[in-house]
Amino acid sequence: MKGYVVLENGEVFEGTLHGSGEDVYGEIVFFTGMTGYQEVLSDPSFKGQMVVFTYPLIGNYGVNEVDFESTKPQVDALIVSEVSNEGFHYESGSSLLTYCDNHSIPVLSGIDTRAIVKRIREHGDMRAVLTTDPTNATFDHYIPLDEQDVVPKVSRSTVQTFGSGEQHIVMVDFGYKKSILESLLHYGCKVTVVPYDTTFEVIEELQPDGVLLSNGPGNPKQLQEQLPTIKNLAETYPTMGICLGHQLLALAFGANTEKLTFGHRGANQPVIDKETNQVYMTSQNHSYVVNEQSLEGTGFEARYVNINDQSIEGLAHTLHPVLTIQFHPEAHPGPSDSEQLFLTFIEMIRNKGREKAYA
Ligand SMILES: NC(=O)CC[C@H](N)C(=O)O
Repeated sequence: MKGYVVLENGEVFEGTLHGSGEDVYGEIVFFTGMTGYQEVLSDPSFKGQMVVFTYPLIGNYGVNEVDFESTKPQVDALIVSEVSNEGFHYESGSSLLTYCDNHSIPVLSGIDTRAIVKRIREHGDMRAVLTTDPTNATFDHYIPLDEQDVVPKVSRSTVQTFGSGEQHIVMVDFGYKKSILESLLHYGCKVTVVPYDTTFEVIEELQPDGVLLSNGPGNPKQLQEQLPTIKNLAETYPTMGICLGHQLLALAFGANTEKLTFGHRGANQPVIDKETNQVYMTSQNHSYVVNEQSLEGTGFEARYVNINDQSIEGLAHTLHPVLTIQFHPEAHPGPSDSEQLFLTFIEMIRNKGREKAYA
């Protein structure tokens, strides 16, 4: 059937809709990776968003058992130029369209994705609706994603421990990607995953060696209530923050975040480590960034910077063993150039142990 995406600025794009035809609202963003649609659609950080893929052919390697980043699809909709309903890969268990259909995720194909992306780059990430009737589209009742509380929708409600490694990491789940957990397990950690609103006291009882604040969807400023706990954790344990976790640590220490006109979503964002001058190609998925001027007096210094737009990509604290990164060292999709940052975190934990031993 014919389907349309109507942007908040009034523009309409026509394509072929694969789905029930019900109106779907969300924030429209674009992703530039050539592969990785399965990871994107199951990454909880995309909750509330419809994703335009700039790569012109999506679906050609199907959907497999292993590449999901969570247990279900999280995006509101996929918008593509050409969709392949084949699965030309030996691991493929289902076609993309069949998978999306089974989970009621609409796919709009035959769209001039280049034109939409140009519009998003001019006007910014904005509200959009996928519909079969573009004449009456209105956004009056649809609250912008920035003002929605999306983390409670993707965080877990129970505490669960994985692995039995040497370092015990408590990962606070704001909508974590499975690959982060897998990386920590791969590097020999035991990981306890806790709900996003777990108190300091409950985490203390778990006796962590380190704390990891995960990625997650939405505006970090919607999580004001969590900031005192986050600060307390970072002042007590070696702490790593990834993406939303990085933004929350910055806010907790008094810095500010702001929204980029259009986010960084793709697998080839260049980032420089100012301490070593090493450049990483990184996997990214975010709308918000930490404001550099606001770092003054927080104890944080900008250690990682995006080479394309000079935005902050990570922080180091001058007093506490706290490492924060806006990009994704676990990759998936994307290059694993920066995965050794997990080892840096583990080293921070070991050093803290030594400090304690000599204290
Ligand atoms: N991947 C993430 O954790 C994203 C963080 C935040 N939701 C943003 O868009 O900036």
